[in-house]
Amino acid sequence: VTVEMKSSKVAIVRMNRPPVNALSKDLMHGLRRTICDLEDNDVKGIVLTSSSKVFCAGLDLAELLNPTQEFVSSFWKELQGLWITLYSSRLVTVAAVNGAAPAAGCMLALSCDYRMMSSKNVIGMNETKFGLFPPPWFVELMADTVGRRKAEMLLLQGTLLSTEDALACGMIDQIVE
Ligand SMILES: CCCCC/C=C/C(=O)SCCNC(=O)CCNC(=O)[C@H](O)C(C)(C)COP(=O)(O)OP(=O)(O)OC[C@H]1O[C@@H](n2cnc3c(N)ncnc32)[C@H](O)[C@@H]1OP(=O)(O)O
Repeated sequence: VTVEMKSSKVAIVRMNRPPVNALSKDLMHGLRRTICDLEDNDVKGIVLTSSSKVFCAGLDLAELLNPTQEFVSSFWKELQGLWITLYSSRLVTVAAVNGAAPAAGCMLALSCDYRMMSSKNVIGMNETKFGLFPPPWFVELMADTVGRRKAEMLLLQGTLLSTEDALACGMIDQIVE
């Protein structure tokens, strides 16, 4: 994770785990630590973005291949900790979605106060496409953002929306080139 101060009050927080910013336990820990550190200083807002062409590919599936029970437990704790930290942060949080944001990548964006996204990208919770269902707090985030019925349809079908469709249903707030 890298931090660039745009002014004394606004920080650009970049996920920097090539190639796709898959959320490993370490990346989640680093993000949470970074947000907490910025909160402890006199910062007012952050822009969460990526240093590569993918915003975030979701959970690191490689780390979840044949894990031990202990690892799954600590991984999940880290994921929930990151969500709670970002969602409940005192900072103004903006997601600058500058690449694909599937699954937990979408969760990160929806946990922010405002979302801007570049065109020709995709965002959404596609877990059902590979036989999983997102945890209840992912579901609530989606329902809070786009409305319950729309969320049900998107989640059941595992839809990844284009930037334009995401704007149309309120999943993002602005298209930025
Ligand atoms: C138990 C219940 C859990 C429920 C909650 C689950 C939440 C999740 O987040 S699960 C993860 C869901 N993520 C996805 O479905 C995204 C999968 N990835 C993609 O669709 C694409 O990679 C992309 C659109 C994000 C980027 O496409 P592109 O730029 O074309 O890059 P590549 O597909 O060639 O990938 C490069 C490289 O990265 C590896 N990779 C991609 N995604 C992941 C991932 N989530 N975890 C780990 N590794 C990932 C991919 O395998 C390639 O690796 P190499 O082949 O070694 O280069």
